Amino acid sequence: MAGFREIDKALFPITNIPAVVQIFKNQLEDSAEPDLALLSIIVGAIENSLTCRSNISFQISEPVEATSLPILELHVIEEMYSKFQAIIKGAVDIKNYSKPFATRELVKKVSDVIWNSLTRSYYKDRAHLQSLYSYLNGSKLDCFGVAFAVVAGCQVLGFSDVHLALSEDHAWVVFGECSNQTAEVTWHGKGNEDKRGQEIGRGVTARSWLYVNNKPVICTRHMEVAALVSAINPSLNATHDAFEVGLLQQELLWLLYDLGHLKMYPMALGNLGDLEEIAPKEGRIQCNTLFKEAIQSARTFYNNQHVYPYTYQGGYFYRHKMYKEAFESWANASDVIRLYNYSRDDEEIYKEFLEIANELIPHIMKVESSGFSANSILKKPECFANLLRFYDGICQWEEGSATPVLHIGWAKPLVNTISKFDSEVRAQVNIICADSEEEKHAKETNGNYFNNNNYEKENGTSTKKEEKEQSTSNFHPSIEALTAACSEKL
Ligand SMILES: CC1(C)CN=C(N2CCN(c3ncnc4sc(CC(F)F)cc34)CC2)S1
Repeated sequence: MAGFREIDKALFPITNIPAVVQIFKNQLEDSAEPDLALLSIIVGAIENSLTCRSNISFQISEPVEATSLPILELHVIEEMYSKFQAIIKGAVDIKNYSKPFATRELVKKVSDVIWNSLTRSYYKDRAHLQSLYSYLNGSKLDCFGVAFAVVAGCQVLGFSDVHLALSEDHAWVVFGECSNQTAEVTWHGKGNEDKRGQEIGRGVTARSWLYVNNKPVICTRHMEVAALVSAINPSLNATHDAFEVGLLQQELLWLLYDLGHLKMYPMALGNLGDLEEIAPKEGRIQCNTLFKEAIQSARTFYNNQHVYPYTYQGGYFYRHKMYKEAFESWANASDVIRLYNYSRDDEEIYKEFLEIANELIPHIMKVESSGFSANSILKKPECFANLLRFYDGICQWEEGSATPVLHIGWAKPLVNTISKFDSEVRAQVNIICADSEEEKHAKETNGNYFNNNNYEKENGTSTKKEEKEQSTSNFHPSIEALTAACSEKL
């Protein structure tokens, strides 16, 4: 069983980051399960006291000792910990539920207890609503926070088979003897009816980005600790972070990394990469390597169906003015999304691609075409090729989707970008039909850039790509038309 043990209590009152790291280390390294409620309450209390304080001026003007924290008294944590246990055990009579494995009714019951104890109406997207501290002190949780609280509640009741399942923009639970049962336990997005209690559809919704084509991160207890640490939000306001909270999050993510609990969690690796980019730690691998590890993890464990590992990496290259590399990362992100059908639940990733296509790439074009240099990306055919691959993936994402992706607002920056490349540069990009003799030759010479999206057949059912008869080239017709138009100008 999990629990708040004497060796953890002995570390109180907590006054610094090493003490918090030690409690996590005790909980993670012991044979018993780490106690999700205890750890969420502790980091939630620290985060809220350092980011929700009214006297903002104090935080910015007088930086305190790096690892000092507001004093956390044992009785304060104990009271909250007991309160959570009382709420859950008081509301769920487990005599009604056979053990040792959870049932859909049990999971739905715990979800109802959390759901019905939340404040009636509040701004759901606000920061700092992800922890059990927020639930116990403000009766407010965000979408992720509700799912996490349900898993923590099931742990309190002794159901060790209930685990968190995470996509890139949603969370649900898996449970049962073979962990193959799924259930919605929280809401998603704005104005959507929640589907709590239902299993995750295998139909068309399962093939939307929101459900990552049935390749979610299925957490162990230790990965659930990584999720609560990833969900720590150091932001004080739109422009400042509380640096002690960021430091605590970074230290805890390194602890989880060293214990091997981030291996199958690409977004947590990406979060650590972002923190390392801001404040690199002595003797640790560099942030760029972490972004590569996140990509490798997604390719190894999730059939390369996740987008964010590539946008973490692309964002890093962009911030460091490594534009050629950024184009490659974004083209790789686009190769992921092209396999999906765009659905109304996919707004978050739509906004991500919209920002890259209509803000970041146009900014790069502007700065690159102002200064003249032989080394300019406008002289590099692989940049042109990766841009076409990027745009082509978005076009193909739209194909066969009920909801359109592109509109005129996309076309202007797109045409403006492509026309920045001179004809002799464009001519060096050789678009080859998939599975052609040329392509086999090209692979040997490795001299050309080609587009061979041979689509994975998911579980034998035909994907939207199956319906697409093999065209002469694999580019979407509009990209093909654009490149044809360009080559006519040669
Ligand atoms: C390249 C980016 C735009 C930068 N931050 C990104 N994040 C993506 C989402 N983040 C996450 N980081 C760790 N775990 C999770 S689970 C989840 C879905 C939610 F509904 F549970 C989101 C998420 C962290 C921040 S993607």
